[in-house]
Amino acid sequence: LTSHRFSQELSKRVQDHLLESIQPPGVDGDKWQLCAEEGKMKMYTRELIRDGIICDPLKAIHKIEKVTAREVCHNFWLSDVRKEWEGSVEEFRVLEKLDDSTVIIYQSHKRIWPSAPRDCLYLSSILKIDNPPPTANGHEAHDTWMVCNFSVDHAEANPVPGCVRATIEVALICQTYITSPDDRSDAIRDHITCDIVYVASINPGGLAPASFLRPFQKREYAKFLRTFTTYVQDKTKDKDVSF
Ligand SMILES: O=S(=O)(CCO)c1ccc(-c2ccc(C3CCCC3)c([C@@H]3C[C@@H]3c3ccccn3)c2)cc1
Repeated sequence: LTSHRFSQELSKRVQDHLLESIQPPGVDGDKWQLCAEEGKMKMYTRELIRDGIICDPLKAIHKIEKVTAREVCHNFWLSDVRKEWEGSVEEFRVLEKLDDSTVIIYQSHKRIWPSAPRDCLYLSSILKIDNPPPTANGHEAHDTWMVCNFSVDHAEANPVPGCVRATIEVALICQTYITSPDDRSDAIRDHITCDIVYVASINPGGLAPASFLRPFQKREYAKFLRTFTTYVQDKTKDKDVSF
């Protein structure tokens, strides 16, 4: 397994996400506040201000049926389909492919009045987790996949002029579990469910009005989770299941 210059940092972040992020809120004693609920999706946040900038971490727990952890993570990680579900991104470039499951991305986001437009430069890696822990909803996991996105530097960013650099630390942790075939249908897709934990800390980089940013990001996270999960269910519904 060849390594790359970010291998060490990546595996450290993956370990941290497996220790902390996968924990359901309330277990890890952190002061997560439930901030939104939509169907089976629950969003929690904590108030965090760094150098006067709002960096509230978000933890979303979700569950979607008839898709596998691999299908959800693959559609989240694949650059070619990013524009099909990511509505807030304007420019999107793959700067470097570090290996078959790790790329470095530059992306700019649509400007949100009255703030300056933001861009992000981050490493994105997809990996299957061996010996899966139980899911956040306490189910026995059939398998566990993760996408880990975190900000890095890169010489060829060639940023869109006028953008303020936002920094991100994101993980999408997905676990498939098999429900008992009680409804007699022999289609395996009817018997799988995916438990999802999405954690994101976005530092907007420059001053953005607190009164505006908090509700805006909350709305954006809910919209992003709804759009993305619907996209994966639509895309996979007529396909063979891929674990
Ligand atoms: O999960 S990912 O890795 C998926 C890859 O795209 C990821 C998610 C979101 C961002 C992000 C970074 C910065 C900002 C800026 C704009 C002004 C202030 C924050 C935003 C804007 C707000 C909208 C947004 C927020 C949350 C979720 C989706 N949208 C989003 C980046 C990566």
